[in-house]
Amino acid sequence: MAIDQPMIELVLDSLACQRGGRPVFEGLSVRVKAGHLLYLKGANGCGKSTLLRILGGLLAPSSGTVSYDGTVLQQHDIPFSAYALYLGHQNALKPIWTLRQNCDALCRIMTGRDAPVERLLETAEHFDLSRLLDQPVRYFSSGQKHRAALMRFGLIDRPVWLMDEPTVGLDSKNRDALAGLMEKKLASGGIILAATHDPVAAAGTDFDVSAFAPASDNSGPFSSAFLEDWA
Ligand SMILES: Nc1ncnc2c1ncn2[C@@H]1O[C@H](COP(=O)(O)OP(=O)(O)OP(=O)(O)O)[C@@H](O)[C@H]1O
Repeated sequence: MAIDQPMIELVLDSLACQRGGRPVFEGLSVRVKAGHLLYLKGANGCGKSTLLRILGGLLAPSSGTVSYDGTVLQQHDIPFSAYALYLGHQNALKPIWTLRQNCDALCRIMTGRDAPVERLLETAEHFDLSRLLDQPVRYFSSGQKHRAALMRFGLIDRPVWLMDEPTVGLDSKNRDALAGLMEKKLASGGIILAATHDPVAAAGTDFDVSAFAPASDNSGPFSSAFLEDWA
C-alpha cells in the first residue's frame, strides 16, 4: 500500500527516544498540517536526525506515537514508507549503476515500476543532471551525488518528505532548484520536515528539537550494549 494523496495532518504525540542507551529527547509533540514545512533546528546531537529516522520507520521511539491523518503508525504494521519519502545522510545510490538504473531501482522498490520516463527526464533536468543520466554514479562529484539522491523527491509520490541536511554540498543554483521543488510540494498540500543548519529559500516554521532534551543527564558514555553499528 502506498499513499500518494495529500494528507490533512501529521501528529507527533509525546515522542521519546533513546540511542546508545541514553535518552535523546522526550515529550516531543507537534502537529504539522498539509502544505507546511517544519525546519528541525537545534544543537548538534539534539536528535534532529533521530526524529526523522523515527518518522521514516527506521527507528522505534521508546514511547509516544506518530499518526498520519489519524492512523497511528507502528513499525511492521503499516509501513512508514507508504506515507513518507526519506533522505538521510547516506545517499543510498549504488555506485556501479548509472543514475537512470539507480532511479529505476528505487522506483521499483517504492512503486513497483521503473521511473516514468517523462518524470525522470524532467527531474534530471531540474537538478541539472540530464547529461549524467547514463553515467555510473561512482564518477559523480559529491554535489552531483547529492542531487542524484534528491531526485527521488521528484520521482516518487508520497505525502510527507523527510529531508536530513538536504542542502549539503549544493551550489546556489541547485539550492534554488531544491527550494523550487519543495515549494511545489507544499503548494500541492505536501508536508515537509527538513533538518538543516543552513537556510533554504522555502517558507517554513522553525521547530527546536533541543527544547525536548531529557531532564536527566545524558552526557555519559554510550552503553556498548545499545550501539547501533548499522546506522
Ligand atoms: N548509531 C548510533 N548509535 C547510538 N547512538 C547514536 C547513533 N547515532 C546517533 N546517536 C546519538 O543520538 C543522539 C542524537 O543524534 P542525531 O544524529 O539525531 O543528532 P542531530 O541533532 O541530527 O545532530 P547533528 O546536528 O550533528 O546532525 C546523539 O547523542 C548521538 O550520539
